[in-house]
Amino acid sequence: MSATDTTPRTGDGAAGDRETPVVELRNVHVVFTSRTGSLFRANRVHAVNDVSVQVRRGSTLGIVGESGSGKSTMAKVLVGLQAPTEGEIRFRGTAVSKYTADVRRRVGRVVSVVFQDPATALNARMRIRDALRDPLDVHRVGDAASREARVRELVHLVGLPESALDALPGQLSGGQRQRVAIARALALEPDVIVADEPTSALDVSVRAQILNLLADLKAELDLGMVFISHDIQTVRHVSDEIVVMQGGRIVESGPAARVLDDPQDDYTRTLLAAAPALL
Ligand SMILES: Nc1ncnc2c1ncn2[C@@H]1O[C@H](COP(=O)(O)OP(=O)(O)OP(=O)(O)O)[C@@H](O)[C@H]1O
Repeated sequence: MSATDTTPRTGDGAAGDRETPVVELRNVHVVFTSRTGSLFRANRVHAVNDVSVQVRRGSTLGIVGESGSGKSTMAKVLVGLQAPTEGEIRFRGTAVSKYTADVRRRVGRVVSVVFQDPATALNARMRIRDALRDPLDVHRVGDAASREARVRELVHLVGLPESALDALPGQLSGGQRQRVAIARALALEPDVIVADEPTSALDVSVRAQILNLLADLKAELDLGMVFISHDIQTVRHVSDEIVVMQGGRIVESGPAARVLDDPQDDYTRTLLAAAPALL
């Protein structure tokens, strides 16, 4: 397969290769054009502007920036839900140029996403057992018995009792629901999890538990992780590398300790000065 094939290699020998990034963005731009206000004037938003990042197994990339800085758009690019307007995206070293349903499905097995609000991410009428089995059914993983076994394994992995399998999302707490959303994201054994503000909708008291769970899962499963937050102190807690975004651009990047202890950019200093004390 050449480097320009449109189909990412998923589930083959490339999975064990730690040198090749699982996902890589090269000079990616995303421009949204909408016709709001005037019939004749298009509103153009450069949501992601010349961004390059790499995500590897066993490492957490923190993305920090204020509202509107392009973090969520970048998350969508990283999980194959948003095609770049310009630039290149590579999954396991292979450039993707066409976002066909098949490519999205295959990328979805390698890179999965946890959104901010588990209440909206989970179907309110679907019991937890079915919510966890759904991705296994969709991707036809194993037989009925092995899917049931995997569902039980997933609840244990995120620290929930098996009794949670019979519950509806509304019968669980916010923290428990986010654990279910994380379990669902892990169902297909991805290489990378993209967590977009995974603790912002939760009570302060359970935020640290979810951060610790993500850190434990990363270590236990050798996951690559992208952790997105507007709160630089939350990102500090979990990241190996950090990128700071402003207006769609990366204004600073590097090892977390360096970026946080010796920030080179004024905007990073502003974010640090504005951030509340650590958790
Ligand atoms: N589908 C879209 N159509 C038009 N503009 C969009 C679209 N999605 C995002 N934008 C715009 O792109 C810019 C970046 O938005 P994005 O949601 O990526 O930022 P963010 O840093 O994640 O902010 P927040 O934390 O508020 O979600 C914003 O100006 C936003 O209004």
